Amino acid sequence: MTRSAQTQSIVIALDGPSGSGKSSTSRGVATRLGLRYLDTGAMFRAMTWWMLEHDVDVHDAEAVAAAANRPQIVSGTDPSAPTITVDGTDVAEAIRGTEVTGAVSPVSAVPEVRARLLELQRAVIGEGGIVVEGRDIGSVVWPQAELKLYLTADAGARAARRALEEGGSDVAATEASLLARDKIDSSRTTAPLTVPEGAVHLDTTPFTLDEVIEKVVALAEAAEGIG
Ligand SMILES: Nc1ncnc2c1ncn2[C@@H]1O[C@H](COP(=O)(O)OP(=O)(O)O)[C@@H](O)[C@H]1O
Ligand SMILES: Nc1ccn([C@H]2C[C@H](O)[C@@H](COP(=O)(O)OP(=O)(O)O)O2)c(=O)n1
Repeated sequence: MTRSAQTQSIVIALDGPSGSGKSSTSRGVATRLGLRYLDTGAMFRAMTWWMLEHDVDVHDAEAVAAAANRPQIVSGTDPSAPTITVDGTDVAEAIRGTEVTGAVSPVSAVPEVRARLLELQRAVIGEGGIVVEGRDIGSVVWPQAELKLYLTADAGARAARRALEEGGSDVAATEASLLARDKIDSSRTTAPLTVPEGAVHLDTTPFTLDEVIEKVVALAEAAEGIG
């Protein structure tokens, strides 16, 4: 098989808690290897944005389940310019707001939401050639991925990174918010955040983003015999 054919079919699955570096690492790795990129968290955020827009009570699992098939969510997969639309509206910015962040974990725990997005995620992955990040990629969405990674970092480091990204938000409040989300994401019954079988566990606390990207690229090259 040629180098490009191998690279084009690989699926790299990155899972882990908030702020561990999944999005930035995935985008960097996809860019380096010429792969597509899918942010599944953005899809759960888009679903949550739609629920809030349509006055669905996000803590009422039955109401959320009943509406889960209604939003039309479309994800772009260019790592240099990821896009996401809901019913044709660009929500890339709106889904990062505190309202969506505060509501996304309960919405993500609803099995009907997960089933709907699982179908969309598998359709986007298709023939592969993609880096996919989330909470259940290596365990549920694509367990057959050629390379699976579980990224972590100390809670303090994750909160400091996220607060910096948000333009100097309060680090203690950011840490409390992400730990609350991690707790719900890890304890739900359907597809909880977990270390997937066969995943390489990478603690990113002591490394710069570039160092983490370098490590993942090396693992991908070793997995596929490319490079
Ligand atoms: N290894 C790292 N060292 C320092 N900062 C990092 C590292 N990895 C990511 N970051 C920064 O931390 C923030 C959160 O990273 P992100 O990729 O969004 O995490 P996640 O997708 O896991 O929530 C971003 O501002 C990103 O640039
Ligand atoms: N595969 C996934 C991806 C995200 N989720 C849920 C749980 C997460 O708290 C939210 C938001 O995910 P996102 O990756 O955007 O979160 P952070 O960027 O890490 O703050 O979506 C999920 O349940 N399964």
